[in-house]
Amino acid sequence: MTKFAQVVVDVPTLQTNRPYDYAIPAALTDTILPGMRVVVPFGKGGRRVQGFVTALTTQQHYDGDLKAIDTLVDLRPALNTELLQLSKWMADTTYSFWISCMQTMLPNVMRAKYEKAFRIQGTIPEQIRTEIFHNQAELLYSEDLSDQTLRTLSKLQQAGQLETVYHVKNRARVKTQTMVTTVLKNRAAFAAASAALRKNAAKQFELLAYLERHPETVPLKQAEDETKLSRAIFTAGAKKGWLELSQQEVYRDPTRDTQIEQTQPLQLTADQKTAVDAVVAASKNGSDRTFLLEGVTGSGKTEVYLQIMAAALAHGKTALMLVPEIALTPQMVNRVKGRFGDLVAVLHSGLSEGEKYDEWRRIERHEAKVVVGARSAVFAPLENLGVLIMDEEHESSYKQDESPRYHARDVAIWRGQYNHCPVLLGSATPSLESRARAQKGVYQLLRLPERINGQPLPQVTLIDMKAALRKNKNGNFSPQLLTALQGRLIKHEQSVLMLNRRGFSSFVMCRDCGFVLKCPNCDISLTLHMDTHSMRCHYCGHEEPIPQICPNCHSHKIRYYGTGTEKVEKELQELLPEARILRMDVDTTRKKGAHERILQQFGSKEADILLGTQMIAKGLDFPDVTLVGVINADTALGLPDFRASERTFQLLTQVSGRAGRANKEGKVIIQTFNPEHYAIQFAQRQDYEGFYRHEMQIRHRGNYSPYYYSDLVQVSHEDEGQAAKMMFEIANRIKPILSDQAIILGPTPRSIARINKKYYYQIVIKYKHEPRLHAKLEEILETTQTETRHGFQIVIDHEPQQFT
Ligand SMILES: Nc1ncnc2c1ncn2[C@@H]1O[C@H](COP(=O)(O)OP(=O)(O)OP(=O)(O)O)[C@@H](O)[C@H]1O
Ligand SMILES: [Zn+2]
Ligand SMILES: [Zn+2]
Repeated sequence: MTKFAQVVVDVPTLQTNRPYDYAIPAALTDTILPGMRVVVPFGKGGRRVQGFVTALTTQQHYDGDLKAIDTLVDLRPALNTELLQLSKWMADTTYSFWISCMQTMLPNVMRAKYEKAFRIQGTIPEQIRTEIFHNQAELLYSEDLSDQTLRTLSKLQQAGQLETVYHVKNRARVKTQTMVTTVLKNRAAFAAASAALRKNAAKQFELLAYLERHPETVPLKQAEDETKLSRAIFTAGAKKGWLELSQQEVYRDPTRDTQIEQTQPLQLTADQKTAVDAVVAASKNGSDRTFLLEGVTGSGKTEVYLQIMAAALAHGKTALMLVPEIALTPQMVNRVKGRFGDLVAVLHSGLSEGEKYDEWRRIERHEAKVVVGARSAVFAPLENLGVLIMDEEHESSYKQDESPRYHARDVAIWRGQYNHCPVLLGSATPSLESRARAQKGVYQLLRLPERINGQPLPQVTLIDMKAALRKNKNGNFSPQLLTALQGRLIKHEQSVLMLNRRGFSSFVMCRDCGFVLKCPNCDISLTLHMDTHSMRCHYCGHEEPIPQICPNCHSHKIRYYGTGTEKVEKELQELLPEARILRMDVDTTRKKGAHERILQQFGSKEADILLGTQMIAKGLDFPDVTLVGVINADTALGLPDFRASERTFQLLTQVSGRAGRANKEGKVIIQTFNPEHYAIQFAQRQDYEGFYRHEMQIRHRGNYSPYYYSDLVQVSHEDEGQAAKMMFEIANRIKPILSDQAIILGPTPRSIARINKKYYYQIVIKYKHEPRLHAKLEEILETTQTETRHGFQIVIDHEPQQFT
């Protein structure tokens, strides 16, 4: 008999980062299962928190009086056995709280919300009971309560007449619709019902006639529309026993309004077939091998994914496909839905919380067997996985940059091992880490070296902007790029223009005194946002009006610097008045469905030029695009990050790949201030293998990834001296356990030292093999965490993606 449950509570601190024992009330013993969410009392003062049952036991580990579980939140486990195990592994490897890992796996609406209330305990003055508590036993805390009321309540609480209680609220709502089912079964029953009516009850006769024509269950809404009868008539019919009204669950379908054409598998090329066969064989054999598919842009990687997933389904398995958020275009979703129809569930940030919850439940109930989604979709509760696919595997957005700092690639590989199925990583420009693993045989390399259309990769021309700028002072467009754009307009072909926004901002500067408007909380300049007409801090969200005069010298010559897409669009429109331009950036895609609409307009040739940020670089497949222009190739090259070259190369290669994908030849023009830089040179030749070999030498010399692992330890505090001191102490605790092969960089202030009023200091530990490091870092995390009371915060990030 199970009597006790181990519960990890929703209190993310180190002290509580372990399961607590709870007694199981007799009423729940038959239903409770690991992975279910429960509400339990925790700590003092009637506080109620949500928690996850991690195990059931017959023995009590803690001796003392056990508290009992209040209620079950779920009727079936929210986390299945696999995900429960995965959450534990994640917590251990990412230096994060177990509870945070479990919550990360679930749709947002399933996260608990807490309500605070005052409950009457003793006798309170009659006036307060009637006027404040409205004769109820409890009063919900709200911000609307006046200060005076709060003071009164606080006094009563101190006198022991009130207590504060917490309620756990479940926000997950199932959407339902009312259904009409005819109860009358045959002619005779209808005749009897009619006979009992008064002659002038016209509407009731109409209802009977409708019910007789519709023996099936129909939505009430539909029945109302078809009969034009009011709801009251249906309710009356229910009272008379003619029909039954019931609630039926409905899904919020994010793609309800789009018609998706069914597609058939294409005849594979020889290279595609080799790739498909290798992964399908592994899937059938239950092998958990990881494959790396290195296929040039336009080589037909998506078709490879689709056919591998189809094979998994044919064997009664399920399939998961991850795509970076920005590449999760309607185009990609439609391709997968076009092949697998209703078996597909889609998970991405564009969905409402309700839609995500519904998609999640469709997966959980085995109604969806294929999942396409962005990073967190790696936790989709698919069972019996036959393959996991990760498209654009080099994308840094697969690593979550807040706790839990997991990399979706590592999670996918873990799930592959658990499910005994292969993992396929695909990219035209694989990360150096993955490519190096393929070199060593840890992953199996599969290649698609040629484009599907048999055409060569587009020809790339570099334009030296140093020279161009000498001729034309302020312009963003070189004469070559402009001429090429004009040429496409004449031929009615399309162009894609990319403005590289990484490492780049539009800030306001005074032309008289050089004053730059900075965030009052952080150390960085505020960014101009034309859509909201304000200056905003990208780190802390601080917002203020655009200054009209310089706060420093009162000059009126305070202007913004740098190039936003909006400004480029204006300039381009002046240069090419007849061109129809679509702009795609964070500002124009903020509204739901806007992204989709812009791409659809471009696809149906309602525009000649698609101008956008990085978000246009990936996955787009438009046959009439014959020109790709990159306005500024090198803004990211100067970032203090050893991956700057890799990121630049990847971005340029990806965006170049948008040109000439069908039967027309493509051309690419890249404007750069560093035409000799090797990343730009290799991108010009779209020579991934060449770049890989060159960059590996540089990484080798600098002791960087993939030759070395790195762990970042960062401490923050409001007082700069305290932050630095703590960082030095930590470094000194780590040093003794490291071998002489390991390297510690720092302590140094972060490149942006102050963010949101806090100072950041960090060290980076670079190492090949340090068996004692992990435990040491866990220990440091634990001991430092108790210092949070004194305003310290610590972050440990294994293999950070950003070093700034
Ligand atoms: N075997 C095939 N026969 C005919 N057409 C194909 C075949 N495989 C793929 N295609 C078509 O080739 C085009 C390019 O394929 P896809 O978009 O999958 O390339 P990709 O490798 O994913 O490129 P990128 O990395 O640039 O996104 C698509 O329009 C696709 O429908
Ligand atoms: Zn700020
Ligand atoms: Zn000034």
